[in-house]
Amino acid sequence: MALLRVEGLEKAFGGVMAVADLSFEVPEGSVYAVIGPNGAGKTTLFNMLSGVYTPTAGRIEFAGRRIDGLPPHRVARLGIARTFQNLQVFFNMTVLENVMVGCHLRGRTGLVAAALRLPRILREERQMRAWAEEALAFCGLEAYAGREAAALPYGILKRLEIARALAAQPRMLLMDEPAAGLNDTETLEMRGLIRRICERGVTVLLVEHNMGLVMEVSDTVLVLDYGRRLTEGSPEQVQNDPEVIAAYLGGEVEYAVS
Ligand SMILES: Nc1ncnc2c1ncn2[C@@H]1O[C@H](COP(=O)(O)OP(=O)(O)OP(=O)(O)O)[C@@H](O)[C@H]1O
Repeated sequence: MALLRVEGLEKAFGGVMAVADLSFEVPEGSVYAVIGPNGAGKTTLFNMLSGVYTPTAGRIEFAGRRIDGLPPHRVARLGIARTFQNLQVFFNMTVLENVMVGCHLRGRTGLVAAALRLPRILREERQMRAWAEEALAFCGLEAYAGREAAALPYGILKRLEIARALAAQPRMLLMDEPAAGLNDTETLEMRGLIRRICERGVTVLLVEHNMGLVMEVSDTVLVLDYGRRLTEGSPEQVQNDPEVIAAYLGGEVEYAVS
């Protein structure tokens, strides 16, 4: 069953066609990677999927419902969460507070009800705290819950972003370069975390430049070039595709799959 279905998607910026006639399906419960050289259209695609950009043409269906053109908060409420290429952390908040921001996407409380501290609100707050604590533990961050984000290393903050996204209880997580800036040990941990997110039942859509990670963690890989689909297949198929090797000038895809 496809959780996400993209059909004839297009985004033009003036004369630049950032994404062109793009169609693909992401099966529920899989890790699906989108790769391509710089400028291939990956970030533009993520921005359309998460409601930041309205496509110039085409359609996006999530869980059988059309979502293209919806604003980001509506897309988030339908169950698509996202992490960013550049950290989007509130540095003056604690780790737990940062993660609770993610839960509020799921909350239904209005400002007046919250101010009156109605029993329903207190229940909702307890629920959010529980979700946040669970997401922190899932990402191995429980020891950092009370620490201020500003004092923490980059690798921990990358995981914090993932915990915040998971705390919103999404059905799909869009991960934009989760391994960027990580060292080898942290990248290995990230690989384990991505697999566990998938095992938890959250479908993962991954944009990543680290080909080793992509090939080890993904079920399916979609290759973009100049906004268009070059090919799609298993990691093995994609690595051996002459067109893919040419697009990368034979460089980045040369490594073994373990
Ligand atoms: N807001 C914008 N205005 C004009 N052109 C844009 C805009 N965003 C992206 N583009 C252009 O669209 C194309 C695709 O860019 P995009 O950032 O989506 O690629 P990418 O695959 O994410 O690249 P990278 O791997 O470097 O992050 C590029 O030619 C880029 O210059």
